[in-house]
Amino acid sequence: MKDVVRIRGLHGGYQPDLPILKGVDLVVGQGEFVVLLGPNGAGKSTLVKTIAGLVPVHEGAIKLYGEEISRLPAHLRLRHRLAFVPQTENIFAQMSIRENLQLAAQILPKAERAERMAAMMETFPDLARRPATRAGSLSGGQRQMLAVARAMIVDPQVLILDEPSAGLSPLMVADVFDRLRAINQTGITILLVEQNVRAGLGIASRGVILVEGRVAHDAPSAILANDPVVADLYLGGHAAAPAREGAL
Ligand SMILES: Nc1ncnc2c1ncn2[C@@H]1O[C@H](COP(=O)(O)OP(=O)(O)OP(=O)(O)O)[C@@H](O)[C@H]1O
Repeated sequence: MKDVVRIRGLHGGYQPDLPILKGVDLVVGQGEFVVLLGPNGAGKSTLVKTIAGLVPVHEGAIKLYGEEISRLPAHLRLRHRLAFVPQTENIFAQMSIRENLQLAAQILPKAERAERMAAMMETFPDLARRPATRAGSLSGGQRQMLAVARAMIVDPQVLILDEPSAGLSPLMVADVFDRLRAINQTGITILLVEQNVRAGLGIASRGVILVEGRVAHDAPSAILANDPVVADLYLGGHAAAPAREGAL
């Protein structure tokens, strides 16, 4: 599998003398769906913001398709290759759905805008049904869909999302996750930060658990979900019981 993101010995944080990431190693392959888990304050948001270019790197490397990007400004990383949906709501409440998308499309060459707008309307049919609706009047789930659509307008190869489920009802989370699954099935690589361990392992094929600024566990979701150590630490001790030999 081709590497999309390759992070080696990454140290970083908001201030030079206060590292939050303390030697992160992580490789994400083409088409993977990886969930980033871990306790509060572990550095999950900081890691994805660092990949997106919003938090400085102190030491180490971040490669995107083999190219070192850790010193590139955010707008050069985000264009075309990497889309980032931050935790803070990334829409303009007073504007319509269409206007929100049109504004996001400004980053593209004029000739590409109409085609990408049409592609987003196809990917997000709920938004396409009412393009004139004010974004602020949408449900939390729909607003999150719009934030994802805005990020995806650049036709990215990698989509990184910082807790898109925050503040959503379980039904809305299921809707957003369904959409993410469909996006991943088109070949787009996804790195998702998620608080809810079970939900995260339920949607992603691989889980990476960050603890105190380092990767503590990195394994297929099915293995993490059934690992008694992980269960004790992060799932309240509720791993599926190991299969016993001879059990019916
Ligand atoms: N803008 C900021 N300036 C300075 N420190 C920050 C900033 N944002 C976060 N931090 C600190 O960085 C550390 C890691 O925070 P981060 O938000 O990355 O963790 P997290 O794993 O995403 O946690 P949570 O699940 O609670 O969102 C925390 O100690 C936090 O206080």
